[in-house]
Amino acid sequence: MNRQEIVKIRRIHSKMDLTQYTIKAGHSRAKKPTNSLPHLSSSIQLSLIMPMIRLSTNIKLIDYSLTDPNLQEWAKNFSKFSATTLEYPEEVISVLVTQNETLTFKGTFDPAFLLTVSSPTSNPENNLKWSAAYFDHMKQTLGIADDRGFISFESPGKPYIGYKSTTLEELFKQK
Ligand SMILES: O=C(O)c1cc2cc(O)c(O)cc2[nH]1
Repeated sequence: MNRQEIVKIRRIHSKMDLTQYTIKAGHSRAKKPTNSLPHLSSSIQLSLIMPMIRLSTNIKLIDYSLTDPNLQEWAKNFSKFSATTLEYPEEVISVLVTQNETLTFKGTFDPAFLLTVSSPTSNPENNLKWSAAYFDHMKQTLGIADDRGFISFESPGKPYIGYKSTTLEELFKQK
């Protein structure tokens, strides 16, 4: 990660609304404003903040993609798109794209998707912007309408993310 990217992440975090929401058993619950998000002082800390994006769709990209019909190429493009949308360097983004013909939506196999976006910067205001951007991307690149998908935005909090055989909370304590 270069200096420019570190400065960019610092800027994002300094602007962040630290009042976050967690979804527990179907209920939206406001968390107390917290300073738990790190004052980022090293690239090691930055590497722990890694937005994760998981997409499942019931279409075969080779048949439907309006941009790149190759699954891996489409996924790489989706990674770049996510980096731009979530305002993170691509180096700290992880994307999983799964084609699964058993995904139903409203009881049919018509083109549809389910998407989970997990990011420390998820909050109601960002989620609104991101929803518009992701639905537009799905329409533009796969032709899937905005009433044929759901997006779940998450920010589980550091004790709920495992990494290096422990959790982010423990890793941040060690910094
Ligand atoms: O502190 C949080 O709420 C937090 C950290 C973190 C890291 C990560 O890689 C995510 O995908 C989400 C997330 N939330």
